[in-house]
Amino acid sequence: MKFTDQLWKEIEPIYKAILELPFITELTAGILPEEVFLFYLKQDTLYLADFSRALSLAGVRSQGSDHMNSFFRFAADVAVVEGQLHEEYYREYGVAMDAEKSPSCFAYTNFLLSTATTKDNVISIAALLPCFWIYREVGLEIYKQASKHNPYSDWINTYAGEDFNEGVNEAISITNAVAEQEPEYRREQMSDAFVKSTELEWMFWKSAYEQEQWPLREAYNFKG
Ligand SMILES: Cc1ncc(CO)c(N)n1
Repeated sequence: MKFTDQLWKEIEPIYKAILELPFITELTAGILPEEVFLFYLKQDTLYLADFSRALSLAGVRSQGSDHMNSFFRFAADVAVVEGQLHEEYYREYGVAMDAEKSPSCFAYTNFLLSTATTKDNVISIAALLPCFWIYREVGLEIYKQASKHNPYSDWINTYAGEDFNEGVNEAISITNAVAEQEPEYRREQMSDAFVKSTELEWMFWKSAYEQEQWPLREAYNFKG
């Protein structure tokens, strides 16, 4: 069994829980409130900037130019392709990107960046994989069931599309290639990082649906 098959087995219950989140079921049905989608989109803009940074760091720290080039390309694609998708929605809805990171977004991006800077690069690679893989699986699942006139179809098509799929396959194959060179204890650390990122994916969607705020802001009028 491939290392990544083992990884997916580990997170299967979390993946199922993601599919049951109201954010996902309502997005699929096209009835997710616009306000919630916009909250998500703004958080995701903030997320993607750091995701792109963490991908670049994985590139810098990779052995060999193949993996280096892949990570740099991922970093650039995230910034450009997904950035454009967000920009189009902001234009369509006539809103500005004016958010600060929610606690869950903060937790996720800090996990990726601290892993990318203080842990072995293979652990960082494993931490980055759910960002690709979960989105593809969720994207395909939503695509299969999505209502015809869905206001979020551009978002759905991006993650269910062939370009995204190719990047995901590449990230999976890199993870298997680097894991093969590692001792068992390191593969366990990779697995822990993979599970942690998947949990954070679940939290990210849940927190977007709830429009999560910093708990003390309103009571004390703090500025973040
Ligand atoms: C939170 C999150 N994870 C993964 C992706 C896919 O790039 C995304 N756009 N947002």
